[in-house]
Amino acid sequence: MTGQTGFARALTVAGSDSGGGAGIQADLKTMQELGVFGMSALTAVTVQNSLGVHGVHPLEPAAVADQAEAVLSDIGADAVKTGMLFSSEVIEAVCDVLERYAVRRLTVDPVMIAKGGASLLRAEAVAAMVRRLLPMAEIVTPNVPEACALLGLPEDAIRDETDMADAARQIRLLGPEYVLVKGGHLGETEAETRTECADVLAGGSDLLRVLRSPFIPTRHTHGTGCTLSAAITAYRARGLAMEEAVRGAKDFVSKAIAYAVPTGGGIGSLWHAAHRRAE
Ligand SMILES: Nc1ncnc2c1ncn2[C@@H]1O[C@H](COP(=O)(O)OP(=O)(O)O)[C@@H](O)[C@H]1O
Ligand SMILES: Cc1ncc(COP(=O)(O)OP(=O)(O)O)c(N)n1
Repeated sequence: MTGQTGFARALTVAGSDSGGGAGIQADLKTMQELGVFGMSALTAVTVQNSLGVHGVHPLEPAAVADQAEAVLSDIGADAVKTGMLFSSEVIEAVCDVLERYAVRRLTVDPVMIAKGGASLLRAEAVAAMVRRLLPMAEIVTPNVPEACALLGLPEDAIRDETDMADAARQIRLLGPEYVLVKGGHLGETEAETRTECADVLAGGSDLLRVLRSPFIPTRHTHGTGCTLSAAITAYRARGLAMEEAVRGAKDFVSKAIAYAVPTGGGIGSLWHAAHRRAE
């Protein structure tokens, strides 16, 4: 724990984004910016840039598990997050290791589909995620389509904040202590008139909070979900209470979106050092 080592440590189990905006790259940048020593267990190499995902090269489940084992058995982690896991075999292998090390501060970002539409989780793996991973999670952070998939609902079933709150409560019944349903995708078609981005946090005994932030009118939003979940993980590694960690993470991601960089010819990426300018 932080007290024993004098510094906070966090492990991310996720895929590599060669474009640098999402995945392992976003996670490690975020952890570093928040003063946490970041470590990684790579699940897949994606061939990715601002125009989309052009290839996915998954690692063997044992190679993923071995990386996590190497980190946890020697260095340790005050908090862990999962991102792109790709297959049910990788989910099973990762859960075995997390169980063996009794990881409690676990953020699960149930990454399924990249903004360009590429699949980062096989359809068959959703069941393993629900059965094995969600019950171990301290917090799970689905966006609206991911929340629908976890609940087996049609992809347009969540339309407003009331639906988001209902979904958050239902996902809690699958086992995680907290659920944050992210609203970045709601109202995408009304971007000209949109004023805010609201996420719904449910958990604890009977906590239900709508977290609002100003909508930032930019197309350069690659890596929002990874950055938010990595920031929650970093703040939990530092020992912040969950609501405080989520609020801090939303603030961090908002600043990173406000100063996003137009990398490439497509959807540009967040600027993870933005919080330094804004301070
Ligand atoms: N244009 C935007 N302006 C402000 N906040 C945003 C914007 N887009 C997304 N967010 C915020 O970024 C975080 C990630 O949300 P979302 O984009 O829905 O996740 P994902 O990347 O997993 O699809 C949420 O806190 C959401 O409210
Ligand atoms: C390797 C990898 N992991 C996760 C994602 C998805 O990241 P996210 O933060 O949800 O951002 P978008 O892809 O939605 O912009 C990814 N693209 N690559």
